Amino acid sequence: MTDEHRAPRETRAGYPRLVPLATRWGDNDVYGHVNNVVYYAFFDTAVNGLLVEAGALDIAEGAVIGLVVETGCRYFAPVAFPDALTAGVRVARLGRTSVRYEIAIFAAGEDMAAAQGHFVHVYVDRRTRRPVPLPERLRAVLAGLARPGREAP
Ligand SMILES: CC(C)(COP(=O)(O)OP(=O)(O)OC[C@H]1O[C@@H](n2cnc3c(N)ncnc32)[C@H](O)[C@@H]1OP(=O)(O)O)[C@@H](O)C(=O)NCCC(=O)NCCSC(=O)c1cc(O)c2ccccc2c1O
Repeated sequence: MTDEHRAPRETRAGYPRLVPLATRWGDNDVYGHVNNVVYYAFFDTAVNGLLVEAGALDIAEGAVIGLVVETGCRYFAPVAFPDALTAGVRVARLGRTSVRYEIAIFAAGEDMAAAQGHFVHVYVDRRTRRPVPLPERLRAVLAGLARPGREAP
């Protein structure tokens, strides 16, 4: 793919929320860096952690749950345990039942993203697993996570 088709590498200023992320010994693979699949766990941890903290998501007993329907990531620079990382989180699209998150991973002291990606959650009824409108409290929290300088998604 040519450069013009690639999203630009992001900086911390592009994200309304910055969430600290610890690395663990087991995040490193045999090449001594955090393995690509671990970044997806970082995304889940950062997004769901801030939703739980904001009282917008009850993972254990809530009537609705978010299911991931799409995800992707680009990797620019390696990170490794024991780095102290930061995740930048923003909401790029807020639909009726779905939300698109964009997340970047920053190494300590670095302003350019080491990796950046996205995922889409579709909210479903916990029992039927069919899409349902985003609950009001969740929608209000997500609306506050627009890219800085942009209108609510
Ligand atoms: C999730 C599904 C039941 C959705 O069913 P369906 O595909 O029929 O939905 P619709 O076509 O009606 O669309 C609804 C809604 O989604 C948008 N959408 C769908 N696909 C995409 C896409 N690829 N990209 C963007 N948007 C998409 C569509 O536009 C509609 O949006 P509106 O906003 O306009 O309403 C069904 O797809 C399904 O069951 N899929 C399998 C899901 C799955 O197994 N995922 C992997 C495991 S889930 C997971 O990893 C996970 C992660 C977490 O972070 C969690 C956190 C907390 C709790 C649980 C978690 C969790 O399980």
